[in-house]
Amino acid sequence: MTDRSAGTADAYGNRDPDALARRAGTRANPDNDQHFLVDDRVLDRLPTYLPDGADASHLLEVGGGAGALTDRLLAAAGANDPDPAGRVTVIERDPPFAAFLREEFADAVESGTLEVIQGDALTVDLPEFTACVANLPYGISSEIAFRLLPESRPLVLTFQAEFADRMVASAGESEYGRLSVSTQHYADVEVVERIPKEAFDPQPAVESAVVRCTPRDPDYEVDDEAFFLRFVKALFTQRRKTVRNAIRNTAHISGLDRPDAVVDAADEDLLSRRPGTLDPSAFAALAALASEHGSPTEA
Ligand SMILES: C[S@@+](CC[C@H](N)C(=O)[O-])C[C@H]1O[C@@H](n2cnc3c(N)ncnc32)[C@H](O)[C@@H]1O
Repeated sequence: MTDRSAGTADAYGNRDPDALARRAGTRANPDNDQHFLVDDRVLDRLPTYLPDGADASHLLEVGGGAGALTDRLLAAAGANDPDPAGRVTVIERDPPFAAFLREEFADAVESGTLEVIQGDALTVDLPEFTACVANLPYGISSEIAFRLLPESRPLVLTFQAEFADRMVASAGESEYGRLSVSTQHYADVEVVERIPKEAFDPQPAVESAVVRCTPRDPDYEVDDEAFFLRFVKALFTQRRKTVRNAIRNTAHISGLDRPDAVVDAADEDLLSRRPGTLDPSAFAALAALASEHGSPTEA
């Protein structure tokens, strides 16, 4: 592993971000979602959170910044071995940092074990990655999570702690909502570490958390994924109502032409509950009924 922090660590083992910034020839700018991880212990742990047996032969990093995590991912993928076992692709939007990464890891780029894509992770073509480990730009947390989750790959991602708590919440908990159902539809999710603000430079306003997403095969069928997600979104706009009233009141969001027909077809047991008590399989059952009886159209 390249030691890019030589002589720049403080008493806590943290990197000196100014030294990294000088080397990148640009400063981290929080307005560009640039909160760099500077705690080496956290950086070392991130790749180890991949699920047991995960294929690390092609790791994706979203937002490479000054490369502190990229370094670890190259090692985790076995890309530094004399006979490289794997490779890493980094997507970085900011041109100076993308150029810095290419220069800093010139050997890996040259040998084909590292590709740096300069572009917006929300719009560039994603590579055929086997797993993703990233300290995400928080401004696009939701959009990038829902770009990655349908790819059915193991993900280790940092989020604002409050967002992470909502992703992993279970039915009945106060944080449980649309984000929880949509996430858990794709993956088993858990918070594996909380990261204090001091681990970043510049420090973000709030605490962060690392979420591990292990792809799952749901024990229910969803024929129309777009409708399922829209239906979940619709019902949670009326989370204090019963499911019966939520289905009726949100037809303009879910796109149901005949919400009453859905209510007539559904079990009283589901209709009398509140959306926040339904697990993803119950939402799937209701969405199937809604598809069949409610004449959904694009909302
Ligand atoms: C939170 S920093 C993480 C940097 C580095 N990986 C680390 O852990 O220190 C997020 C990085 O994502 C980049 N970024 C922000 N928005 C992006 C986008 N839409 N697509 C790709 N990269 C983005 C920022 O320039 C920044 O380098």
